[in-house]
Amino acid sequence: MSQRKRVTRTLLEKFNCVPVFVASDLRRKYLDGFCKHQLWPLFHYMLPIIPDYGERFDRSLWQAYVTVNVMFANTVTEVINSEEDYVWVHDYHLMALPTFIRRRFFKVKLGFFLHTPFPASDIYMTLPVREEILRGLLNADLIGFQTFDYARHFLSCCSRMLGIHFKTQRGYIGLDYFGRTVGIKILPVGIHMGRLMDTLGYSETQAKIDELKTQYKDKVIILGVDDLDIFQGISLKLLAMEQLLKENSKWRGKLVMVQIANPTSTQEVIEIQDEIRASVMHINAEFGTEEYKPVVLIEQQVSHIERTAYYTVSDCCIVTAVRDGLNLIPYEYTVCRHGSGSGLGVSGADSKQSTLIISEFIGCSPSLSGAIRVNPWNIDDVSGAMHMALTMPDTEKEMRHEKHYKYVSTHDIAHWVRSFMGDLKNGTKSHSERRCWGIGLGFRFRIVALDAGFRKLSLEHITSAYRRTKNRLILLDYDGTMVPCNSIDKTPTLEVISLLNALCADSSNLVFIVSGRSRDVLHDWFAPCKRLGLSAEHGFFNRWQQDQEWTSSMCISDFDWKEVVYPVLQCYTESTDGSSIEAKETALVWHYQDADPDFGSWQARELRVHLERILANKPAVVKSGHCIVEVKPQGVSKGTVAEELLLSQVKAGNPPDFLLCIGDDRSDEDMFESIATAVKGFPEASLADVFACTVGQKPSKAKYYLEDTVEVLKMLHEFSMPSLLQEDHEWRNHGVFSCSKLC
Ligand SMILES: O=P(O)(O)OC[C@H]1O[C@H](O[C@H]2O[C@H](CO)[C@@H](O)[C@H](O)[C@H]2O)[C@H](O)[C@@H](O)[C@@H]1O
Repeated sequence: MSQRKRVTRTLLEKFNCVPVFVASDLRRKYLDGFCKHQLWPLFHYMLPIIPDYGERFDRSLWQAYVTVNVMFANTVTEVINSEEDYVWVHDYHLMALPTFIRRRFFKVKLGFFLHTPFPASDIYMTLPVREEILRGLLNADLIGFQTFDYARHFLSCCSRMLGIHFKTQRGYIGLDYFGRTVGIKILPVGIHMGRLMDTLGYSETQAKIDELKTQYKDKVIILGVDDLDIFQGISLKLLAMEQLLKENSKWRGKLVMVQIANPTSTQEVIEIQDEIRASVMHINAEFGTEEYKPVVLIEQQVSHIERTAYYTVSDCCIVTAVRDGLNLIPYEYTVCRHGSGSGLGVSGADSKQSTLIISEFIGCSPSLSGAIRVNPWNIDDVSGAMHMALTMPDTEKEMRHEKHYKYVSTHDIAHWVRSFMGDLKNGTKSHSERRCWGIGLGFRFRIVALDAGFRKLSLEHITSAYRRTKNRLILLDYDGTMVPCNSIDKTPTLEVISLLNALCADSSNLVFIVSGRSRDVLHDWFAPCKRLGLSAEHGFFNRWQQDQEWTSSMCISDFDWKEVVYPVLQCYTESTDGSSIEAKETALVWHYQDADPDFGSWQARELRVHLERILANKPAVVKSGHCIVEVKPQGVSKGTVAEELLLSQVKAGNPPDFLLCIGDDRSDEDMFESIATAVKGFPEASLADVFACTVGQKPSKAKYYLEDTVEVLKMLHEFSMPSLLQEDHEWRNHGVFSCSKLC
């Protein structure tokens, strides 16, 4: 039997595992190349400015990364029961895997957990395949991070690079990604309590503990356990030890730092090793004697039993990593110090106590609130922390220990798995009922998931309804519906004007632009559209066609609230670079489209709360829209306009047999809602065909959606075809638009 077969069989029989075999050349490129030399340093916040420290981007290594991720996807495909099983992908080695799995199983229940840090967005954004990786992760249903900071960085990347913003609900964070909610989970990994307790109980462990107690009799031990890599900050720790001995002679001859440095395979190891060895020699020469070595450096792999014994006898454990995601050393130390009985340590303390000094930059730092947290770069700070830990009263050591032990023992690995899986199960509960289909090529692949009642508006369906009906009401939002939100020039294009004119030319149509824009702007923009109805400032002003007057059904004259609101908006504008105020006749709008996206949303949230507080007793409301916060009179909404237009037709005994209402933003949701209510309220109106349609896929009160403004125009073009052929020769003769351009 070949070695591969033997390994496969053993893994299956003993661990219920299926391996993925990666040939050595591919593995070198994938693991040593892309994972270790490109992703790993970058995810630890290191830019490859000097090629020796972090390799420059090499596309062939990325290709190897993708190949191996595909191999994992193939193996998963072979073993999975996609309807029942949950798939949980781990760590930065497999960030493209969710895309490949999702491609094959649209409804698979898929989680991902990142064990490393996730860097700040300005670091992450330097990665040439930044979007591919983000989109890969977003194909999971739940993405886990060790700390809030890492999650915050990821969310910031999604908002800056993909324009996807998170929402929070009842303590949970989620990102809307094409109809799916991708959950964000923040939970540091725990330790395996059972395994550690077993090791503590072994007689070999006790023998080693006894041996160490004899070896370090009457000494105080401060312990460091680190991998030998550039981020562990061992040299910084040694500098702090040197300073402590220099400034506090009482520790000379008494304090020993045992530093276990697990060998690793990175290129930089030799350089770090030389520095550490030189530092240890220097401290030992300066402060040591024949019998006393202040620093004991252990540079070989230490067994689990030995490490457990070292933890047990050490008075303090210190981690000074400059960046580290998953670091379980402080947790293991705490549990070993709790031990199974008395007689801990070599310095005579019998009670359960421990002291921890930990870097602010490691994943478990936020969860260990009783630890002395340090900035490892500040040598004074670290040496001061060592002194504090060693001189702390026993009662305080006990209290801090108790606090940590309670946390570590209840937040163990089993708790971590339960909690993650619980959220994954909850978040994927309705997967089977949803209608899903895949779109996008390569890494742009994603699933579009829709609730049972929500569907894409079929061009064929609506066009056939349009053709067979004779009395149509068409309500069109403007920004984000007729022109893309991100276009600089929002003036209607000739194509839009032409389409609107073609629709208005049909006497069976009543067409209205229902917008938040001011009446002056709408008047100027739509000057070529004589028969187009305009509804400005969310329906405050309405004009049925160009030769008629603007009217308002609102009897509102109290705009005093503007005097209170304006100074507040000014304040936010001054403090938010790129933001501006728009003063309309009836409303005030704070725009932040040109501000930093994160800061803008952050300020907008704050502004809303601020405004809602000061407007509590005023006749005005605060509404959010695409990059805007708007204050407008109470009772003014696009919903009211839609209802009024519909009602006026019903009252005239002319109820529409075709109703299309389309818009992209939150203000348009009011239209969808009031149409749904109105239709139910007028059964006599016999509205045969009602099409409430949102632009872009998102939770909506509309029943239908179209992807973008291009699809909206394409649909209007279909409607206007007969009119165009008959009546609008002028545009066609001037070649303003052609069929091929629109289709
Ligand atoms: O409710 P709508 O009809 O969609 O109108 C909402 C607002 O539209 C305008 O703002 C939009 O365009 C701005 C300039 O391009 C852009 O900065 C903003 O993000 C968009 O929302 C208008 O200026 C507002 O008064 C309307 O309320």
